[in-house]
Order: sequence, then structure tokens, then C-alpha cells
Amino acid sequence: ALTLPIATTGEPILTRVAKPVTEFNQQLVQLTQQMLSTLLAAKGVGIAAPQVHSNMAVFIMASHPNERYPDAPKMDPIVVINPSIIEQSSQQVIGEEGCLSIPNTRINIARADQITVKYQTRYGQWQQQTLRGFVARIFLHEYDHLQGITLLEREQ
Ligand SMILES: O=C(O)C[C@@H](Cc1ccccc1)[C@H](O)SCc1ccccc1
Ligand SMILES: [Zn+2]
Repeated sequence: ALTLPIATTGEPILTRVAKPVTEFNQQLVQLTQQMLSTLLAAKGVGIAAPQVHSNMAVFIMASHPNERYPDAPKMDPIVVINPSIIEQSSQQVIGEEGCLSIPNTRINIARADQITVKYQTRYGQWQQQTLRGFVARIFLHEYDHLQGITLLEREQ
């Protein structure tokens, strides 16, 4: 699967609310494959469809240890479709984040340390999970992208 161009700050697609996925078809599978290869090539830990110019409510989380988060869990990439946040802990943690759409920028962001989320897999199956720490941070960062929100809008 080839990589896709990544939208950067100023491109309208990054400010729009993504649309729910209703067709779990081959086109969706192909999009997720291209998002994954784009993510891996960019050495990111997450990527959302709007970042590759698609307005679908889809993102991929792929935590792995990195210089900023050396104890980040190594996990198989998770495709998240039509996500919703059911619960967020009031306890927040400040952490440094980057964004593939905002090159050479690192911003400290406060995020809930624990969240309960619901989403569909690439086969349309509903999952409900509790996420903590860095993986919760990635989920919230990508979920923001689906609402047209980036780090720049969250910066205090
Ligand atoms: O732009 C994106 O959505 C991908 C970000 C995701 C991210 C989420 C939470 C915290 C940091 C980044 C990229 O992974 S940016 C590259 C990166 C990788 C590891 C740590 C920091 C930045
Ligand atoms: Zn981002």
C-alpha cells in the first residue's frame, strides 16, 4: 500500500468534523491500509483520516516506545471507526505532543489520564475499552482530529 500526502496547518480538511462511516467495504479497508503505511513511514503513533484528506471518522493508534515516551507500550496498530468517548477521568496529565500536520512543533497538552471509549473495528464490530496513559493520549489526540481540532486549538 502506498503512502498518502499529509495535510498540514491551514488546509480546511483539518478543521472539519469527520462524517460517520456507514459502508464497511473494500474502499474503507484500502483507506486504512494506506493510513497505516503513511503512519509507519512518518514514524508516528497515530493518524486520523482528515490528515490524509479523507473526511471519514476513522483513525489508527499504534503506540510504540519513542524518545519522548520511552515506556510507551508497544502495541499492534488499532483501527478505530466511529469512536465516542463514554467517560473521561477528571484527573489530567500534562504531556508533550507532536502532530504530523504541524511539523517541527511540540506542545504541552493536558489530557484525561483514563478514558472509556466505544468504537467499531474495520469489520463494523463494536468495541468498548478503557484506555490509560499514553494510549489514552493518542486516542484523545486522534479523536480531536475527527472534530476538526488540532494541538494549536488546545494550546493554553
Ligand atoms: O498527528 C498525529 O495525529 C500523530 C501524532 C500523534 C501523537 C499523539 C499523542 C502524542 C504525541 C503524538 C504523531 O505521532 S507525532 C510524532 C510523535 C510520536 C511520538 C511522540 C511524539 C510525537
Ligand atoms: Zn495530530
